[in-house]
Amino acid sequence: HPWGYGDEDGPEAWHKDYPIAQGNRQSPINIVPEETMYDASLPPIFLSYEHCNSINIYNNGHSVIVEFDDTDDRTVIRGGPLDNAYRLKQFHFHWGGKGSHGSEHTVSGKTYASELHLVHWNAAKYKTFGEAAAGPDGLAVIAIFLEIGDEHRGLHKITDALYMVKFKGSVADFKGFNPKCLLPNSLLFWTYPGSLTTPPLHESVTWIVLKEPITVSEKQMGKFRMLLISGEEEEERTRMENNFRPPQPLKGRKVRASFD
Ligand SMILES: NS(=O)(=O)c1ccco1
Ligand SMILES: [Zn+2]
Repeated sequence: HPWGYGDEDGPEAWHKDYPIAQGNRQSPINIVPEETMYDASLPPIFLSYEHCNSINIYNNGHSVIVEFDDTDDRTVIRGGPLDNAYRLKQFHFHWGGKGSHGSEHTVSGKTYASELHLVHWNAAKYKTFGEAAAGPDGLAVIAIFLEIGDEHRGLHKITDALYMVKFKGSVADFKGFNPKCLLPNSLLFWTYPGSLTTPPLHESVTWIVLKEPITVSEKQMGKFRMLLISGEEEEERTRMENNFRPPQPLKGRKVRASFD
């Protein structure tokens, strides 16, 4: 199942191996604020990331991923649209080749330079991440937009580690990083039922998209674009960029807003 973001193996071809790509709750989507529903009953999102413990940073050939120890409930999110605590499993990014495209979700058609996904799973209901990833309420992903501007001090630890995972399949120690430092000031959000944005595209994600972007520098973004999708031993050296899926049909879904 070699999928990617190229012309032959990209998002337009995924449905051949993953028919759910044409399903009724696919992600990402274009969020049109004036068509969202303000839901005053939505509680705020709570991130309990105090005892946060990243383990490693990893290049899987599609993105760069920071993985966490999810053997207990020490790093969880609660509230918002969620019925219980969801455990942080990993976070990763999607980005463009230059300028300000590269995000997966868009807002009234506006694209951002990148999008950070904090992936959590419903450990109260499912025994493993894999099982949760296949269940309708198994995952909760917080999406944060990145726009180009001043450098982001919290992102330096990540961009300074990317050289260690240049090649597909490379992994490096990356302990003690707390992604709380990557959050914007406001936790106002939109939420809707969707899917993974990469194969296997399971329709198991409650999306929580933060309204406020964070700002990163062009130099910091450039370091993501030096990552390769090819392995160390491969002849071909292909840069990892434009690893985003375009917005998918809403198919009647309602997008709720936590703010008016
Ligand atoms: N891009 S995402 O957060 O929907 C995801 C997580 C795991 C696979 O795809
Ligand atoms: Zn993602």
